[in-house]
Amino acid sequence: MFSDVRVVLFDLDGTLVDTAPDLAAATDHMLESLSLPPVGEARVRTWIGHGVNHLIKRALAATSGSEQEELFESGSRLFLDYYAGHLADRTSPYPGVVEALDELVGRGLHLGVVTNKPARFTEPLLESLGLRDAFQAVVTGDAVTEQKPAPEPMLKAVRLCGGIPQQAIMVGDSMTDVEAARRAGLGVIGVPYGYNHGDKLFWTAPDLMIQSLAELPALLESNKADECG
Ligand SMILES: O=C(O)COP(=O)(O)O
Ligand SMILES: [Mg+2]
Repeated sequence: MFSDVRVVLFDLDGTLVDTAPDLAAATDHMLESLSLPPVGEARVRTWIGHGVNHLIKRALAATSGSEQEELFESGSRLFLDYYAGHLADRTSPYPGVVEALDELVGRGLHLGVVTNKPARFTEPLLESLGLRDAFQAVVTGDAVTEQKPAPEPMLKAVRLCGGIPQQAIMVGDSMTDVEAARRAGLGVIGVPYGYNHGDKLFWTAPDLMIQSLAELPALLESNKADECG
């Protein structure tokens, strides 16, 4: 199915790392500072994947019933300042991630991250978790004109990895990843454990679902074997 793969791109939040605990802490800090009720991690999980501005807006709308620009401005300042100081307090890679990245890098594949998170959070987060060196390209939400589900970030990451879409695949946890990959002409693998928001469509949309990234190296290896045999 995935023959001759040279470039593997990964979504960040919900695919490589479970960022929800720290994003929820930043959200509740913002709400409490504005004398609004906290929303908790379970609800925050349903708002991750479209960038932090989307998350902030959803939390403010849910608790204040308003989408006032003024509230968003003070809210986002509170959120961003807090999150910048607490990026990796309780955030960690999902099981199998570190080993899978090591194995793929060892095989000479070129790896990239494509996230809607801004660079000011993405780069220090990857550094503090010891993951940054695995990636040849890190394309963040603020580095492109149009974020996922647009194809632009995928195409940019493939280019930075020195590859072509026909030899690249995307691994993600949400429909935004599937749509962006399809529109860029990439194969796509889904993981079920992230923030797919109970979206039934997501379960059948990727070319393949895997339970954890631990399955990925063997999958790419066996496809290579199929091709030779
Ligand atoms: O919502 C975000 O901030 C980023 O989400 P992503 O890493 O899944 O693209
Ligand atoms: Mg995601």
